[in-house]
Amino acid sequence: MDDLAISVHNVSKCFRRYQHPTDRLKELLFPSQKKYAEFWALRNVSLEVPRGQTLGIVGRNGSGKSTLLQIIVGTLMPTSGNLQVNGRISALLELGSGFNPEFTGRQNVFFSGQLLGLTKPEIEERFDDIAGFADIGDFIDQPAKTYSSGMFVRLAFAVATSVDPDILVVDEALAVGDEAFQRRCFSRIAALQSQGSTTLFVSHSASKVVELCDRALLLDHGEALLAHEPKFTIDRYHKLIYAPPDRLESFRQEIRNTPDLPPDLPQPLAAEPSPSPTDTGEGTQSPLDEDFYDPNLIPKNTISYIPRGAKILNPHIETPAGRIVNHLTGRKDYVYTYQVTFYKTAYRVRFGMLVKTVSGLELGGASFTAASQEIERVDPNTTIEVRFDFRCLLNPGAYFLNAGVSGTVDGQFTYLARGIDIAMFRVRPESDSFASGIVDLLVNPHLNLLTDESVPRPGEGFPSDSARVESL
Ligand SMILES: Nc1ncnc2c1ncn2[C@@H]1O[C@H](COP(=O)(O)OP(=O)(O)OP(=O)(O)O)[C@@H](O)[C@H]1O
Repeated sequence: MDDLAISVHNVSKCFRRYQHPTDRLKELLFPSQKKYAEFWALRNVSLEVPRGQTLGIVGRNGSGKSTLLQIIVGTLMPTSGNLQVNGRISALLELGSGFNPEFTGRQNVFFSGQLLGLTKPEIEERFDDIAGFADIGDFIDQPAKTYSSGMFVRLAFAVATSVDPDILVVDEALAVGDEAFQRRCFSRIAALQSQGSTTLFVSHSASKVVELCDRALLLDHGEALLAHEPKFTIDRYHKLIYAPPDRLESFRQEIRNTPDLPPDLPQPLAAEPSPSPTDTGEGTQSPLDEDFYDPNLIPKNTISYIPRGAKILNPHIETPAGRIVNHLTGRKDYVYTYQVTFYKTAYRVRFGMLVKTVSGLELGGASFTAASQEIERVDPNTTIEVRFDFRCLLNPGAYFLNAGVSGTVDGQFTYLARGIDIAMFRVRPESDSFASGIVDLLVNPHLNLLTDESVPRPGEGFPSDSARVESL
């Protein structure tokens, strides 16, 4: 248990639901008459989170995510089961929970900080840092009831992360802040991660879970269906969300039967494509100095959704001259193409594509969303070829492709066919490239040798271009 920050064993939570508010009173007066219906928000959930790991929790609305977090944080008691939490826990659950609306922001910082175990002098020492991070200006001395939802989250996050928590629990609240603030929050979470904090992170954002988490838990109707490598879990979660009603139970069972990834192995599955974005493709690289096709380079984790009126065929990448390739050269032009065969009449048909990294980070894509790009009607037994021209502005590594076609069939607008990781490709390393990261920003570096006079002295601005005297 020493290595575990959180251990949850067979935890269940049953809520009592009353049809009418007065039913509670009636039950108090006549204890023998039960007026409630039982609702099991969690059923036999078990979970282990090692110290220093970040666990994402995903699931539809009402699947039990907040209930589980509240039990871990200690604001709800489980109906049965037990759990152990090791270390100081700091939570950002419901918006502004823990804040007194009558207190000013400053008073709330001291109030919450003390609840989180800090002494008054410790809070005083950190106050400027907290107020600076929250960046709500003079509102810090206004009552919290005058705050916008964004201000609440800013201050709550600043306090929650200022106490150096052993365990940080964040429930979607960050979605309220603007993008710049979210970015700052995620940097702070990353800093806490690097200091060894354990994090629980509930989010509906697949890319955030894939980016931030070591593992992800899929909750469904209060049941822990799967705990696995984040992208693996997210893919199954999406499959579940988009499952046709008659296949839902069999999908659920399939996911239930998938073995969990043990908590101490936060590595991608052996069966998953495992190269990193900077992987050079050892063993599969052609000696030829040009694009080529490697028949062994095929995704091992393709998920095809149950087709609803159409089928996606033959997804691949071509050069503009029509040669099929899956080892590409950076900065060159290619075509991602697939065919769609329709077997039902479909209306308002749209096509889409997406490129992702090995970890599932969505890099970019396109979809025919404007009405002018839709096809008004497609008859059965029609096959359409879809072609997306693109320039490969990616650095060496392995990448995955999605394909999707949506439209209205049988009166319902839905995905008609969809393939996740339906094809993959590598971008070949180039010996003279200096680019780093994932996306090739076409950076063009220059070096200039500056004379003594053109070097700025403290307090002066940067030298203008005219001050540069010699190009290297
Ligand atoms: N105090 C309560 N009394 C009765 N039912 C409750 C109570 N709290 C939660 N529930 C029910 O338990 C289920 C799980 O709720 P919970 O808030 O944990 O789900 P969630 O996955 O966090 O949902 P969301 O994504 O919408 O936040 C829901 O059906 C909810 O209505």
